[in-house]
Amino acid sequence: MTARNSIISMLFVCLSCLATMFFVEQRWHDQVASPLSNLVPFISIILFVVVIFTLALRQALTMYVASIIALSTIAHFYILPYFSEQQALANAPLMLKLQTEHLLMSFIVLLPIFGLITIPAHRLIKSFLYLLGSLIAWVFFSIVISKAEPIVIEVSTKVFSSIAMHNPFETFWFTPLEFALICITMVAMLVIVLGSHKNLYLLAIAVMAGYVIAKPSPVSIVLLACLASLLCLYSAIMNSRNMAFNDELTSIPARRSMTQYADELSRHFTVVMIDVDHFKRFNDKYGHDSGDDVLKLVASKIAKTRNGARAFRYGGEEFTLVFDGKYIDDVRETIEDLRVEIESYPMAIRVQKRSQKSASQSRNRRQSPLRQEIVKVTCSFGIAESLSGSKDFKPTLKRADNALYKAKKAGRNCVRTA
Ligand SMILES: Nc1nc2c(ncn2[C@@H]2O[C@H](COP(=O)(O)OP(=O)(O)OP(=O)(O)O)[C@@H](O)[C@H]2O)c(=O)[nH]1
Repeated sequence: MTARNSIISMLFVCLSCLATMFFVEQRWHDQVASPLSNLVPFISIILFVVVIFTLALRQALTMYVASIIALSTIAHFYILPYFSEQQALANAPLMLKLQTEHLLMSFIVLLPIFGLITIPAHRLIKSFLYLLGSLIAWVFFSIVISKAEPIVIEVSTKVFSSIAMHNPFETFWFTPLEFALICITMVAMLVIVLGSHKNLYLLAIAVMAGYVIAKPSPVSIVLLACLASLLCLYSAIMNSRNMAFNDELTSIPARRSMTQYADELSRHFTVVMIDVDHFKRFNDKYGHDSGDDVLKLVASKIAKTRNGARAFRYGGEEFTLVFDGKYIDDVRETIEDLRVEIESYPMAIRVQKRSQKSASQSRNRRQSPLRQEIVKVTCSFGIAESLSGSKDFKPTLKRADNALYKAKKAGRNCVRTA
């Protein structure tokens, strides 16, 4: 999935989650207590399943999201009412008014920070630290908000009246302090989104949590728990699916995806095997990291092939293109264009500057500076089309591989057919 696609789909998820929450909130607001309270055990089971799933799938951040939502639900329905009752019975002034909204707020403020920092620890320890951080922040926010909020409200009222304006916070969903915290969170979230689109679903959960802070009620908390659990589960499944089906280095589909795609092909298809020329020599000269950069660049060029092509990393420095419903003659020109495009593209790679004088310096490569170098890379191509009436993929792939061997023998940087 491209960054643009995932941003669009996450916006869709955000909006539809908010719309659902808004709709249910409006419809069920008067009958909240009984029907939705009955859902709590059900939600706890969902959350439990999510935590188990995420544990199995090794994602500390998803596990943290699931546990904090589970905790808020439990706190909202069981712990906080119990404490309020006890304190009311004891006739004691509430020393610290812990609220579910504050727990959720600590969660949405810390979420982007956790997304940005890397803790070199086991995922279990990591998610425990995330959880601990949120709980400390919960108490902290509760103190800050209960102490500072009246002052901030007073100041904002004075400021607006001094400039003869109506104080918008009087009718706004959020108080000024909450609004400031949510703005900070959103900026940090944007940093995450711009840095990596992989954690976008967390943004959707944070937006929903924002809604719950604005309109805390059993309905919105139950909905947040349900929707966030489903999103966490979905993201965990998608991530593990991506890990299995996409190549980690080049981000294009891996060989496993090709095997799956082979089952969906029609009777006529064409397979192209592609191999980077003299790649071992390249690795030896510029280092493995620069070799990886080249593979990424070549993969990005191959992935852009038009004419209905599907690109896969076959393994190592080999790639495969599959054209469903096409014959060799339909794709010959496309492949020749791709060969020329790769050959003529000046690839900028980061190369470690190695000192020729000092052997000890060259051994310590981490300290030597990086410089950019423009390199030319070429690839060899072998094309084969399916034999008439045969849907079998493997023999066609084998013939494409034989054609690739012919291209290598013919001097590389050329296209040969089976
Ligand atoms: N950097 C990097 N190198 C890889 C990767 N996978 C395989 N290689 C290297 O790719 C090289 C492949 O070399 P060969 O199969 O001998 O072929 P070649 O040097 O490309 O030569 P020809 O195919 O004959 O043109 C090996 O040195 C592998 O170590 C990878 O993911 N990253």
